[in-house]
Amino acid sequence: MAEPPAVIWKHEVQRLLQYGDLVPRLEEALGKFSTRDSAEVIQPVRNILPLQKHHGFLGSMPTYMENDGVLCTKLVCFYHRDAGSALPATQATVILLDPEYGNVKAVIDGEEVTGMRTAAVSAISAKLLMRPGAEVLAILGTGKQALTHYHIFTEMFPFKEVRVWSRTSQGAERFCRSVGGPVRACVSVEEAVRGADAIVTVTGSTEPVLFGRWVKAGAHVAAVGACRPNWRELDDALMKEAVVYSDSRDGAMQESGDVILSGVQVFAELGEVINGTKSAHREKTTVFKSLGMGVEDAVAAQLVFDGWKAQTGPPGGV
Ligand SMILES: NC(=O)C1=CN([C@@H]2O[C@H](COP(=O)(O)OP(=O)(O)OC[C@H]3O[C@@H](n4cnc5c(N)ncnc54)[C@H](O)[C@@H]3O)[C@@H](O)[C@H]2O)C=CC1
Ligand SMILES: O=C(O)C1=NCCCC1
Repeated sequence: MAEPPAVIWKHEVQRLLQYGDLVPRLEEALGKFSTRDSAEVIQPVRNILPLQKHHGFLGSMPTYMENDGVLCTKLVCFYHRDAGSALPATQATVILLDPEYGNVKAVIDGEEVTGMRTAAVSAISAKLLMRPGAEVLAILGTGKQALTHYHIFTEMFPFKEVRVWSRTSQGAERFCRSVGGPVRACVSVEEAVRGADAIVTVTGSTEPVLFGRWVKAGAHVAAVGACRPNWRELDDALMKEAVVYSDSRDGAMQESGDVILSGVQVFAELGEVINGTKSAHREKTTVFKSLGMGVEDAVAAQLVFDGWKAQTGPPGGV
């Protein structure tokens, strides 16, 4: 009979998951995903169930990595929230299973996993696509993803200036106080992004907030919000000017309003750049359209579970 599942909640995940371990695992996993080798990664585009009454969606994100023996699924609810709503915009739970027996090995809080793996993949996009010598980072949005993106981008790159914009000045100022590092609150998107070398969009917006006319030629944009086919964060001018990358081409074609409604093609998946089968156009304006993939949750969950096992010892051990 299988052991009961480990239940690993937020504080434990925060302690067990480190960007130093996560980033190389994600780079490897993105590369494996883009080979489309079914022994490496099987991961369909997430299945979406609308929660119409609540303006939300339930996404299920199963992934199997046969060669690595990792079977995982994430359940994520995400919502279009009105300004001032106290309800969370995203809630997630990650379930790790034994691929041979089919039992659940661990139930893991998905909030921290989602926050960290998404920011880590955006940072990988910047590592691959941002111009060398980038000095100015702008972050649009001041929620959970803004915080994880602030931490990893300032940890991985030596920006001289970080700017942040929120719909309300209180939101931007609260964010600046909470990070405790050098960051300037801006009153408009234009003020935040003019001259920026890297721009992260992490808003709950369904309309464009970032316009191409404000974006410096050669900037890198990591676009994380707007993960529904009729939601936007970026305008057509920016999408058409940029070389567009994504985590999953199929995901982008099905879920990204910025890709679908602008009519642009995804030039490459990040994994294809990692595998060397597509070029990194660092000299051009680049957009990384992030949708979020199950394989990213799977490698993060496996790292958390390995750390948890190492601290608790073998099942039934003395
Ligand atoms: N690509 C991926 O893998 C993932 C994407 N997401 C998406 O990223 C976005 C941010 O997620 P969280 O930080 O968890 O949400 P959050 O609710 O913590 O923060 C959202 C931020 O966007 C702002 N915002 C909301 N509506 C806006 C509007 N109409 N115009 C401008 N700003 C607006 C809010 O004031 C807040 O600062 C969401 O769209 C979410 O669905 C979330 C997780 C993973
Ligand atoms: O990958 C995820 O997790 C999410 N992606 C888009 C919307 C919210 C969660």
